[in-house]
Amino acid sequence: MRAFTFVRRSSSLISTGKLVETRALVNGKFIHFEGFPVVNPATQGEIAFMSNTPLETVKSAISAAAEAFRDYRTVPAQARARILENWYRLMIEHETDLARLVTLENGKPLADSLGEVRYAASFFKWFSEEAVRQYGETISSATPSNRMYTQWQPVGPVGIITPWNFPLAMISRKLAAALAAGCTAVVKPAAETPLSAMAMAVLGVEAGVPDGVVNYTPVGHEKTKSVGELFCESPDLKKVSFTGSTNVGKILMGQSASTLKRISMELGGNAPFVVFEDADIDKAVAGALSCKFRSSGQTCVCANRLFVHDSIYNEFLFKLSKALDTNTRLGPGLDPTVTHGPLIHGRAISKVEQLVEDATSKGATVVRGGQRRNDLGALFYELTLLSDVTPKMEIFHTEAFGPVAPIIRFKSVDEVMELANDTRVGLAAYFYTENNSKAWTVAEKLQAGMVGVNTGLISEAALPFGGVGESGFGREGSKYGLAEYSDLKTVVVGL
Ligand SMILES: NC(=O)c1ccc[n+]([C@@H]2O[C@H](COP(=O)([O-])OP(=O)(O)OC[C@H]3O[C@@H](n4cnc5c(N)ncnc54)[C@H](O)[C@@H]3O)[C@@H](O)[C@H]2O)c1
Ligand SMILES: O=CCCC(=O)O
Repeated sequence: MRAFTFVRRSSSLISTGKLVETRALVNGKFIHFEGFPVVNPATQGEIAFMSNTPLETVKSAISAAAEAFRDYRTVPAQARARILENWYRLMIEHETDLARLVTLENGKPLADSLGEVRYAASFFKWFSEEAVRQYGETISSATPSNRMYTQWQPVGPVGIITPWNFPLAMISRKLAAALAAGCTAVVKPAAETPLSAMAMAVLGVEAGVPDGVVNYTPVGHEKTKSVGELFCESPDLKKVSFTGSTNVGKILMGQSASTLKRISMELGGNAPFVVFEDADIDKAVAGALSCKFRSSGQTCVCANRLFVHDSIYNEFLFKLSKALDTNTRLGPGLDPTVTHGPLIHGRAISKVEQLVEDATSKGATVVRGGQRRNDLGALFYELTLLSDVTPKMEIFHTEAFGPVAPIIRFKSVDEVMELANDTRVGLAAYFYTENNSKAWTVAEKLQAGMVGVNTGLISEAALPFGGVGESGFGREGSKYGLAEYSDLKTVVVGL
């Protein structure tokens, strides 16, 4: 029996009912369980009940992935590539429906959701091309009668845990690489956004993913901790790949010690965005708008602290405020005129509110926004600019994950480098300058996994995505992504 859902009935929203899947996928079969509610953050209305997979079934999914790995690891890379290419094509074919599902459960505006669908699909395309380009080497041996060569082999079945902020792309960035390398997988999507994940699962089956190769086990919040333990402690899963907060990443890393599991961690950020006095200010304003406020500030690579040189501070602030007034509209993401949607849940909006209160109590000034917009719904917060922010304020050290730009004044390169690097989570960093030699040296000095120079948007499938320090380890996407799901084996042949 399928759960009765609002989205399924609403044919004007989703053109094909087949993408609304509320069941778990285990060993090629969709299975219904008692559900947990999925909520539209714009209205707080329930839009579906998603099967809450029992832990015993999650264990079965792990066993199915382990069983399927025996055959899937021997499937030629060219055949794996064809499945990934099919999956890419199907996602693009269904991009409008997928985008609507993302907007319904995540809240981001339709244009952003469409961008996410294409971004997510691009990882299937990218890794369909990478799958066939994993080369080994021959190595000279010191022993005259020996010959050595290396080959890449799939790590094995992988557990994948992802957040709600990119409900499709954070899964596909891992899954496409895993499948290309010859691994099988069990995916636990975020409890806030399982509908998009399951829609992608439906298309995976249609693309030709063999039974058991990819399993999806959505669970409600109360079971996430137990699934994390199961994944980390299972001897059948050979790797856990996690995207989410640094706190949860640390928990999973601790749990993985018992099986010495391979792990990839894509964790939180606290990105500096530096505007030097020799920057093209208009370009920097446009970059700040997209980099800070994309998805209402809910991306891990969003600018979290804006450092602006003293000599252009007022001009930058004035222009950014004007750009926000002119170019943005807050509201429900399904309205095509809306540019910025709600926050994901009550905890997220309370955190933003508390950070703004703390900053203003310590001397920051609200230049724009600074309030909830209850007239739009309980989770809407104005796009906010805070001036005169200092390192004494909590917002300087905390990933806000919301639509608040704290703006900090600086006077010299040395001073701003010290401030920018004053964080343990080095995921992304950005700066604007028209001075070529400054561009080279600052890019080298910033302690981050990814640096944008004169751009606030860096993400694409070809980018080696990942951070340094407590932002995690491992690189996703790019030519390095496949190695995260592969073991390097060396064969020594005696003549
Ligand atoms: N570096 C990256 O690529 C990247 C990408 C997106 C988001 N993020 C980070 O994710 C965070 C926002 O997402 P969030 O609030 O959903 O993060 P979160 O860590 O709370 O949740 C992420 C996932 O982990 C699960 N989870 C939560 N507690 C768990 C536990 N004890 N054991 C096992 N699983 C558990 C959740 O259900 C969800 O699926 C931000 O810090 C953001 O920077 C990082
Ligand atoms: O939120 C983190 C991922 C964002 C991205 O891949 O651009």
